[in-house]
Amino acid sequence: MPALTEAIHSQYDSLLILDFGSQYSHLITRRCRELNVYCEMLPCTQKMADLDWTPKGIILSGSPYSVYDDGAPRVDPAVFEAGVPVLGICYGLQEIAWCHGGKVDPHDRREYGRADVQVVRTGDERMDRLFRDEADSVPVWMSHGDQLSKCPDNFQVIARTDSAPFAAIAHTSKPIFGIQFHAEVTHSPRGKELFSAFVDICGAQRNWTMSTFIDKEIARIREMVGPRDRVLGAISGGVDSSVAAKLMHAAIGERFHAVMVDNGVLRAGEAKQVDEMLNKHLGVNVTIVDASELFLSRLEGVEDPEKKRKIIGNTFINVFEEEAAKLEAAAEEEEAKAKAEGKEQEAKGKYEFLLQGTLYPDVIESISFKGPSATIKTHHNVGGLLENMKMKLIEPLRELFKDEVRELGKLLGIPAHLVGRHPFPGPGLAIRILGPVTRGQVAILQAADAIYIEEIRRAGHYDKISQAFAVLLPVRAVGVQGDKRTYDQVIALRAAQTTDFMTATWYDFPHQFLSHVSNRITNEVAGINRVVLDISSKPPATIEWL
Ligand SMILES: Nc1ncnc2c1ncn2[C@@H]1O[C@H](COP(=O)(O)OP(=O)(O)OP(=O)(O)O)[C@@H](O)[C@H]1O
Ligand SMILES: O=c1[nH]c(=O)c2[nH+]cn([C@@H]3O[C@H](COP(=O)(O)O)[C@@H](O)[C@H]3O)c2[nH]1
Ligand SMILES: NC(=O)CC[C@H](N)C(=O)O
Ligand SMILES: [Mg+2]
Repeated sequence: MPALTEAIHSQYDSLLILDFGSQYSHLITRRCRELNVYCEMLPCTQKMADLDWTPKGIILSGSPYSVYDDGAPRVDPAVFEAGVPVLGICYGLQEIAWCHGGKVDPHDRREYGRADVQVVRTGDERMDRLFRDEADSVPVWMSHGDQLSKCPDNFQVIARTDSAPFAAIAHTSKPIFGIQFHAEVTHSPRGKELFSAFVDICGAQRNWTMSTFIDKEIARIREMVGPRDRVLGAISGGVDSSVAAKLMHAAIGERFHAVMVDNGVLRAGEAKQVDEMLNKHLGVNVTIVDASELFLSRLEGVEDPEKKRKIIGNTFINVFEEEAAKLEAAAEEEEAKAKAEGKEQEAKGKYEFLLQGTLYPDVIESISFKGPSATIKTHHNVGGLLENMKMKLIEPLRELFKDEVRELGKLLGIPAHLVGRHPFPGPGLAIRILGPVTRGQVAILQAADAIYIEEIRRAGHYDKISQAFAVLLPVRAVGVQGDKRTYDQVIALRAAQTTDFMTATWYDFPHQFLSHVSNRITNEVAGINRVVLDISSKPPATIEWL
């Protein structure tokens, strides 16, 4: 049995996904995890020799590149010598062919959208097993402009379409497969079965569940923190940090102390609510620190969204370090007092660690995988961290998706209304106020947002929406209120529906509801004379406006 501090990929049979920059890469990770197989995505530049774990199989993603481009991303040839099954998807298939002497060319009939592939049975079980559960025709989703014009030696066709004769190929003796279509998107309705067949080809055990994760993670945290050190928790009252806090509390009990920072850009009444919630529902020690003056002064005049995130990320760490020092000083004082009274008291450990509720998408979106995939936003808790911070980070949820965290929360006994809360970003209203952040702007947005969310709850929409909020736009528009001309600001209403927050659609409210909310906001919030509705999906938009 491996040591318990080992990373997750050493504790579970795991697959490796090499990301060549496709917008769908993270979906491959999700599809495998839904089959209870743990997997991790790494940049395509990953060298097998530098990997400190052994995947049970490797999947090569799609890519915006063409394999014949100068500077196209290349797979480490050792991938094909690792002795584990390999599946190439779209660009991945083309790269497999390219590396094995096949030919790839731009095609005059590009395929975007739905297609039916015809399965070709070779009669050799080793090659046919990828499509073992499929009928002769499989509906799939295509998105490619290039295609194979020559099959590499030692490979055979296992599926074709009218316009792509090499829609899937398999090596004649090694477990190497390539598919031209995107089995990872939900528009490929048989995707799950295909990944399931590949998981079996890899011989991977399907034991990645949140209930096994809890025990292993608690043991891992204990091992990491040791018998004496203490952990400070960066807790927002959001789902992620509440689940992380509950896990930490289960692991080290009273040696964990949560800190919630009022950064001046929280929603109306948030700090008070969180205080009650953490004390009452989670039984965790918590300190609420009002640092709003510090945050707002540092944000003064800043408009650039990435700068806002960085300032907030850095300032959070400054505040946490200061709090840790205060708690340590208080403990020392208490010990000195006990000693003076002749009582024996063991000295408390230092706050060596900082707990954050960072999730996998925060990491994926913040870090630019060298080469193809570009940074979208620097999440304040990943790319916005203070360099040379003193405390070491503990992020138990760093490999998990939101729906996995919610399941974990339920298993840990966190009440449903907490687990079901819409996410609220750490940089808060600062990334919903377009333009400079001032106390006045914060107050306007807080008031509009509170009305919007109150009405959403009242009308029973809350649990059907993944995330809803108001945005304060940096424009002024003319209005007429009480026969007087106004020249005021505009609120945009956003409501997104998504499972993983990586792609999203907008929620379709009844007109009646929208007109009621619009009325209330313009009547009740001074400074607003217009309300607009955001009807953009992600992509091309993102969920937040900044
Ligand atoms: N006001 C805050 N005080 C202390 N820590 C915070 C605060 N806001 C965010 N954080 C830290 O930053 C992390 C990332 O924030 P994020 O909003 O993504 O997660 P969350 O607030 O825990 O959950 P949710 O996504 O449901 O809002 C949090 O898990 C927490 O560790
Ligand atoms: O804690 C956070 N710090 C950030 O800097 C940050 N930026 C975006 N988000 C949240 O991430 C999810 C996806 O948002 P986007 O589509 O806007 O990237 C949504 O849930 C956003 O609210 C953040 N959360
Ligand atoms: N989605 C993809 O992986 C596309 C691969 C390559 N750029 C093509 O157009 O064929
Ligand atoms: Mg949050």
